[in-house]
Amino acid sequence: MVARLAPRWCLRALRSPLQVIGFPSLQLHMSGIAMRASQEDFENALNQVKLLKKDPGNEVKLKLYALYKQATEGPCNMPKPGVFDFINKAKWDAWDALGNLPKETARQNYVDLVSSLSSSSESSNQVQPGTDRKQQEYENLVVTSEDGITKITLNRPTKKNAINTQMYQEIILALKAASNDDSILTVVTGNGDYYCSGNDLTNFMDIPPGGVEEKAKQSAVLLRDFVGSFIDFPKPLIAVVNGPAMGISVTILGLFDAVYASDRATEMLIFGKKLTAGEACAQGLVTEVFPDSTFQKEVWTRLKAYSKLPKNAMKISKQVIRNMEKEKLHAVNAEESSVLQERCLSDECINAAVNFLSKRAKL
Ligand SMILES: CCCCC/C=C/CC(=O)SCCNC(=O)CCNC(=O)[C@H](O)C(C)(C)COP(=O)(O)OP(=O)(O)OC[C@H]1O[C@@H](n2cnc3c(N)ncnc32)[C@H](O)[C@@H]1OP(=O)(O)O
Repeated sequence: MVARLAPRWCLRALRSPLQVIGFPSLQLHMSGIAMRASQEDFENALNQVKLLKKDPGNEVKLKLYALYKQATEGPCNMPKPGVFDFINKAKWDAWDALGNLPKETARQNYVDLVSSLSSSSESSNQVQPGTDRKQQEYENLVVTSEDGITKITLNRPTKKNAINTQMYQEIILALKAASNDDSILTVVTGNGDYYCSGNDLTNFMDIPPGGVEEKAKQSAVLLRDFVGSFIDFPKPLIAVVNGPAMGISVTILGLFDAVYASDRATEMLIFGKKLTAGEACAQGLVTEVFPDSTFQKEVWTRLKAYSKLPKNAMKISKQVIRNMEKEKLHAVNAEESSVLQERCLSDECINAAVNFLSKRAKL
């Protein structure tokens, strides 16, 4: 049933996870000055931030930091941190970008931002009556099971489905759950115009107390577990590549049993080079390409037909094929993860992260 990709490709596909291709700009969205926040409102907001149930992410934390500094100290007049001090430089850039924004406006914007974070964190914790409980378990994924198919949808469309640290962990959990559920096939797809823009490049900003060495170690462990969960996945696994795919989302395609791509997936960025879906198909990375206008209809009709095939026969076939190469795949994965740990600390990687942070901070 499922077209298996050549083992050689699987091994090749696991290489070069650290390509950093480009960086978007950070945009601060300031609300108007409809009301003036009092000092008391501001202090309440400072306390509310500590009570947020979910981490708002680095980008929002940068906005909060900049607004706090502007509200309490006024325009940035600190010396610019050195180019390798990229955390402090990102903070400095975010604060400096506020220019001469009055302290009162910064205070109001801080209060508004915290209030919007508090309400979205409350609403995301509410279980909607009648909805599948499983859908509530993930911040960055939507997981549904219907007609023998478990569908894992990458769900950060405003960030082009970039994979942040939490999302890596959620994907690992969702694959684990899908391997034990009643479904016959598991599908990974993206919400919005992108399939996935790869590793969330702000992941590099979140440095733990142990410093960059600790960060590199954590990233290597996470990458190994993430890729390992695709290697070990026991059932037929299908990628429905609904749009452009980049970085790590491309390199793991070789571990899927079939990859269906829309002809809109014209930016399969791999090894720093853009491939169209057709070219990726010619290379064996994509199983079949469909016109975008009929992509969803054709692919889902086909997947629903596959889901009626004998469940155990498909699962056993997949396992027999995968078991032949599993040990090698894990060995390559371990090797690459350890290379990633070293490369995270290289000048090339640090420079790429510095570029990313500085470009994002330009308004
Ligand atoms: C555990 C660690 C393992 C590490 C393994 C390593 C893996 C290798 C990789 O995957 S490296 C990452 C490769 N990907 C990129 O370099 C993509 C960077 N993004 C872009 O080049 C562009 O954003 C784009 C081409 C994907 C889309 O461009 P467009 O102009 O259409 O849209 P925007 O740039 O405005 O993007 C919309 C918002 O999405 C955010 N965003 C997009 N991609 C990422 C990303 N990879 N990381 C973080 N954020 C991303 C972007 O910042 C915009 O957000 P904003 O609206 O809040 O500014």
